Amino acid sequence: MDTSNEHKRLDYICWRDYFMAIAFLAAKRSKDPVCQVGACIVNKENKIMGIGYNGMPNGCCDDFFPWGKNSPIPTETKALYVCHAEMNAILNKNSADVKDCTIFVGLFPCNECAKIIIQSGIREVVYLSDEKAHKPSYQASKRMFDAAGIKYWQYTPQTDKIVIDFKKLKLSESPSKAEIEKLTLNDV
Ligand SMILES: O=c1ccn([C@H]2C[C@H](O)[C@@H](COP(=O)(O)O)O2)c(=O)[nH]1
Ligand SMILES: [Zn+2]
Repeated sequence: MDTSNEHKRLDYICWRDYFMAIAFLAAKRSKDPVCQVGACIVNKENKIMGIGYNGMPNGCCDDFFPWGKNSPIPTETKALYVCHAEMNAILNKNSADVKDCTIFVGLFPCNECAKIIIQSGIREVVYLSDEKAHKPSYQASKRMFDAAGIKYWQYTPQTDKIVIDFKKLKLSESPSKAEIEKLTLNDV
């Protein structure tokens, strides 16, 4: 590795790792105790068009709506309320539409998200986990994507792990006032 600082860094992350990592960072915002999902929509110019994670709808307090799915009360189940990551990413878009875009998701989309993805004009789905592939609703997604000509494929990141260590980064924060004065005096 070149450590001279005279040439460009070579250990930067590639675009796909970057977008997938953003999807996972967004998932960190999820309050779901079991499954946190994030999604990042990107256009052909590698510009981010929308980000989302699974959460309760606006105005539906995270503390009062159910996060479980085993309650004897039929209405006390998260599935009735949670907005899925893909839907949130599409609705949060910062452009007129997401036509021809790619969506990066931590988890392969369910059938409800698949419908929304198709209708939004997204053409490609890049996912990391396919852990629910055995469930009919996820098989339905693949059936719909195949019929609609949406490309979908499981991503293998190039980087094993991406760490953001705020504590370590803080060590290189701007110098204190005393340090600045010392530096200035030494410069004169
Ligand atoms: O396409 C999907 C599928 C699921 N999710 C979210 C919805 C829920 O909050 C969890 C799934 O919880 P389980 O306990 O595993 O049923 O994942 C999503 O955002 N997008
Ligand atoms: Zn879904």
